[in-house]
Amino acid sequence: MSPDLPPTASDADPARIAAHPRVQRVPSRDLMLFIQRDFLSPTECAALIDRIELRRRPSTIADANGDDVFRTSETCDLDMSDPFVAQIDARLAAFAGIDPAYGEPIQGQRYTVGQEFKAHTDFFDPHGADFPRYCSVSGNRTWTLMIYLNQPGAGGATRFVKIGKTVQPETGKLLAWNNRNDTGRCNDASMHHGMKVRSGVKHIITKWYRERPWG
Ligand SMILES: O=C(O)CCC(=O)C(=O)O
Ligand SMILES: [Fe+2]
Repeated sequence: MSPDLPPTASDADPARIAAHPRVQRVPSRDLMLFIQRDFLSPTECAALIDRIELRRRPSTIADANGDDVFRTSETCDLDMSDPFVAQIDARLAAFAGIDPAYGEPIQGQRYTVGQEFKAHTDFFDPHGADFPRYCSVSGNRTWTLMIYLNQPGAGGATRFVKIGKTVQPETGKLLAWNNRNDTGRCNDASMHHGMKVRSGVKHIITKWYRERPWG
């Protein structure tokens, strides 16, 4: 496939991801998780942080669980018509090898000291009350791509609690994981915790792909 043309596949090809330069696969039988440092430059990260600062709102969760402090960060829906955001979206799709049409709009997340996103999965619970609302059109989430835009003073790691792997935030570092297991079902081993920031502010972007085109 030409690197200049957007991918047309509905799902990622892990071999293609693994073949990108500097990509590391986290050793685990239970979860397909890749890391690439320096996916974005510090300048690109700073430009995204500026946009997140301008449009942030309190973060939400699906399937309310009675815990008011489950996700205490702020969220920003990035403007996908902004050419700068659009070219980052195209690079994410090219990295995953997924047709950009399957992607949700990129979100930014911002955590100040003490804020976190407790252990959760990114897929929607097929038996949860909110499943029809979030998934009837585009299906469930498939892959998550997430990029740390900065390194907070302390804290803010992402802990994959079921496989015992903790990833430290570093400016420009990309994580990519499959939210499904080998049989294509929702994978509980993808559960992860955006841990409390202890000093400074943490910014990330998240990109979720769906089973069917986003709409
Ligand atoms: O902040 C993190 O490290 C994780 C964020 C996350 O899991 C999410 O936004 O779904
Ligand atoms: Fe998550």
